[in-house]
Parts: sequence; structure tokens; C-alpha cells
Amino acid sequence: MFKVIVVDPISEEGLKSLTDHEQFEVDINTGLSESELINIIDSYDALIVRSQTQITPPILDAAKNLRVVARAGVGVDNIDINYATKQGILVINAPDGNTISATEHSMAMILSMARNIPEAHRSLQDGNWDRKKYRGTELYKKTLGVIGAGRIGLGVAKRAQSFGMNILAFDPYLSSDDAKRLEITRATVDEIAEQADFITVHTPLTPKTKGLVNEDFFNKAKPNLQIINVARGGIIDEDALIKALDEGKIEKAALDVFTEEPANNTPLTQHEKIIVTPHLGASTIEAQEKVAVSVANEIIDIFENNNVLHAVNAPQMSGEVEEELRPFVELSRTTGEVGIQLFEKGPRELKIKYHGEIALDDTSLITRQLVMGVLQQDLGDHVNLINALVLLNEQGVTYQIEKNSKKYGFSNYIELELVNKEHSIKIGSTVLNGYGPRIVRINDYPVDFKPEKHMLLIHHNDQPGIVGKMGQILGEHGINIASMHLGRHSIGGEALMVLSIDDEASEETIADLFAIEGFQSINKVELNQSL
Ligand SMILES: NC(=O)C1=CN([C@@H]2O[C@H](COP(=O)(O)OP(=O)(O)OC[C@H]3O[C@@H](n4cnc5c(N)ncnc54)[C@H](O)[C@@H]3O)[C@@H](O)[C@H]2O)C=CC1
Ligand SMILES: O=C(O)C(=O)COP(=O)(O)O
Repeated sequence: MFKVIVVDPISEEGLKSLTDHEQFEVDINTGLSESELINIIDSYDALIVRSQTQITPPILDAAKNLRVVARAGVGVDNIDINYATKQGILVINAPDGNTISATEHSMAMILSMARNIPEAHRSLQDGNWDRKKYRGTELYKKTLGVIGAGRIGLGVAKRAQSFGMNILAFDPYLSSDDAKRLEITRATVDEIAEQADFITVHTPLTPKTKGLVNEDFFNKAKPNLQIINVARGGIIDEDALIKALDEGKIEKAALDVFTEEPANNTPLTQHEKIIVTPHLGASTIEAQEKVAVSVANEIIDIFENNNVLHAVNAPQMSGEVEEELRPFVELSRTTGEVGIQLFEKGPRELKIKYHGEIALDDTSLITRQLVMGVLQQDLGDHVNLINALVLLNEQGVTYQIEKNSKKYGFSNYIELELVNKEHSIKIGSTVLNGYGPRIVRINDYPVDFKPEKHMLLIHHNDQPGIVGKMGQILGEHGINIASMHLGRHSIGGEALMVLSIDDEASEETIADLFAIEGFQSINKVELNQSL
């Protein structure tokens, strides 16, 4: 049984797949303070939020069993993603459930602002009939600047085009082909500031977008500019906005979102040139149902099938992809496990190479598995696919990836090199058609073995009789040899022997083996599981 807690108001209808599921118990407990949530969070496996509840490090620290934080909406700025990642907690969102609602709300804000609807409504209710004061502006043939041309930004652009508006857009990911197809002109932030009559922002709130629209921007703006923010408070610098309105540098603003929420009786909510709504962009029956259905179904899929569709802090994973990559996934973790056990001191750098067909795939999952294999030796089960790269960084270990689709003797080849100041070690592995995963290289030795649970890697001189002596000692210690592989550079030179044994070799056994003349070093390698 998995326990899920819902801490913000979410459509209960939309959560039905989860609440009706026999494997899940769902508690709806909204409006909790941080300390109240800290007191109860450790018994939950998944947490569902909207934008109200801040998911802070102390909450995540207390969440000993939490595997998933699900955001029933788009923006995840109320969740400390870096901290969740470090803790190995998956964060997912519902990226398209509220797109239409937020788009329509943006249009409602633009139209309300252009035609003074809230002010005229209030005035009429106060008993006035003032037609002159509330004269508005047409959208037709005006220029709309869209900052952030993603789902909502492009939705607004499309609707504005139907009003006859020209669209300028700034988004680093908007390609010229897409812009052409959508009849949108790509522009810089400065060009938008200088040319737009209306501006709407639709980026996430990030360190880069915080204050993207600022005093400098307003200094370049046209005096008739009307600007809206249905994305996140802070993308438009709030103090600069008030100053620009007060100094007549721009005409009006419409805000659905604020740096501090709830925003009650603030200079922004009371300003005569600003119309406001209390973060209503996603507040429709339809959007709330869609985001709830999305997170409910995804939570079930994660716990039942390990499928992750809308990961915020992990590579996308699905049973299908994993099935396709399964041999590589297991091989790469094992390669990491073997590598770190052969490397006596801590590595400072990992050099990962993908050659052949595998280089053409998205290898992010495989890289994380390799890193998990390396780290799990010291950090144990705390390491998972979510936090592997962060924990590697915390250990002060850098990594680099090289990809080359040219074959390297095998149709696919993965190489892990562990490096520190004193030395380095290379482990090469592959998946052989029909034979499965193999380790095929250790440093400069060509080898060919299937990694098994208990192994010994022995550097020795290539000399007659050595194998017999070794077999005898292992036999005396009651250890059966499952398989043996030899790799050598030249006859009579240095050689590497890889033994798979049925039981773990004790320190005593290794000491006895080491006494054999010609044995130079013995590394015991213990895997979490055989391949
Ligand atoms: N008021 C409300 O109730 C709602 C607000 N939102 C907010 O709207 C934002 C946008 O939502 P979607 O369009 O669904 O997200 P999206 O991910 O589809 O689009 C965001 C776009 O912003 C662009 N972007 C990122 N950094 C940028 C930068 N520095 N400069 C210019 N563009 C940049 C991205 O390339 C992307 O195309 C969300 O992050 C959320 O904060 C979303 C839904 C409802
Ligand atoms: O999805 C988003 O980013 C939103 O801002 C919607 O927020 P909400 O779920 O209505 O608190």
C-alpha cells in the first residue's frame, strides 16, 4: 500500500483513479503549515501540491519515505527542486493540463485591460455612467510582444492573431522555421520593449527570467504599453513596474501573479493603473480536473511500472525505453561497480565513452546507472537515478561524456575510465548479440566475461602451473570456480585472470592465493547482483 498526501485544493473527481485504487491510500489535508507538514510527511510515499504550499528543505528532510512530489500544474518554483534532487526524490508536473485555461485567462486580462472592464464595472456599480473615462484601445493591428513562446505563450499568440495583432516573440528555443510557420516574428527583449503595444510574459520563474522585464526595459518602452503577467510574480520587476506606471513611462498593467502570494492590499493590488486577479490562470473546472487526472495517473504508473512521463528532475523513463535499453542499463551499473572496486582510491574524474549504435541513443539513463554503480559502493541505497549526478558532484568528482557512432570493434561499446592524480583504470563493456552483457576490456587487457556476483581479478605472470595451484587453494577453502577467463599481452608476460566463484572469497582465502608465486595483485569484486 502506498500513501499519498494532497496538500493543496485539487479536483477530487480528477484524483479518482488514485483514490479508487486498492494499492493507494489518499489523504487530503490542505492548508497545513510547514511544521504541521513536517510532523506527518514521513509516512507518505507521494505528495501532491499546487502553487500554494512551499516544499522546503526541512519538509524534504523529514520526508523519509517520499519518492515523488507531484505538481498538479506547470510551475515548480514552489518546490525546492535542487534539494529534492539531492534527496533522490522525483518531481513531476502536469505540463499541459492547464495550458488552455491560462491562455484564455491571459486573453481575458489583455481584453479587460484594453477596454477598462474592471474599472468601468466598478464605476457603474458605484452608480456612475462614465463613457468617456473608460474609452479603450483596439487590439487590431497592434503589436503583441510574447516573452516565452512555449505552450501558453504560443496559445496567446495564436488567439491574438485572430484579433489581427502582429506578434513579436522572444524565446531562445523558438526556431526560425517554427516562427515562420506560425507567422511570428522573432525578436530580442530590447526589440520587444521598443516596438510592442502589448506585452505578455510566459516563461517559468528562474534566476534568468527574474527581473527580465525591469527598469531598463521600461525606459525603452512605448508610453502606450500595456503589459500583463499570468506567468510568475517577479518576471516583471514589481518595483520597476510601479515606478514606470507612476512616471507615465507605460500605460497599464494586468497581473495574475505576484512575488508574494497571497497578495493582499499591496501597492500592486491597490494601484489604479493595474488590474489584478488572485492567481486564477489555472482556476477552471476543466484545468483542475485535467491536472489532477494527469498527476493521479502518473503516480500510479510510477509506483506500478516505473514509468515517468513528466519528470522535472530526471530523464524521462518508461517501461518501453527501459526494456529496450535494459541490457545496457544493467551492464552500465555493473561496469561502474566493477570499476570502483578495482580503483583503490577515490576517483576525481569519470570519463565515459559511448561508441557505436549506443552513441545514437539518449544515454542519460545509462550514464546515471554507471554513476550509481560507482557511488553505491560508498553511499549505499541512498543513491538513485534522480540524485546520482548531484551526489557525484558533491563527492567532488567531475564527469565527461564522449560519444562516437563509429564502431569500436563491437556494434556498441561503453567505456568507463576512473581517474585521479596518481592513476586511472578503464573498464570496457558491450552487449553481444545473443550472448548478452560482457566486460571486454580492463585497462589494456582484452577480456571477455559476464560479470557475476562474486569475482576475483588477479594480475599475475603468465607462467605454467599457476592455474592448478590456484584451483587447489580455492578447493581447500571450499570455493567452487564457476568460470575463468585469461587475458594477456604476450606469452610469458603480465596477465590478467578473471574468476567467477560461487561464494565470496574470505580475507584468508585471498591471503593464501596471494602466496602463489607469480601472483602480483588480487582484487575482490562483489556485485549487488549477477547479470
Ligand atoms: N497563472 C497561472 O495560473 C499559470 C501560470 N503558469 C506559468 O506559466 C509559465 C509558462 O507555462 P507554459 O507555457 O505551460 O510552459 P512551457 O514550458 O511550455 O513554456 C515556457 C517557455 O519559456 C521559455 N523560456 C525559458 N526561459 C526563457 C528565457 N530566459 N527567456 C525567454 N523564454 C524563456 C521556454 O523556452 C519555453 O518555451 C509556467 O512556468 C508557469 O510559471 C502556468 C500555468 C498557469
Ligand atoms: O500551473 C501553474 O504554474 C500555475 O501557476 C497554476 O497554479 P495553481 O495550480 O492554480 O496554484
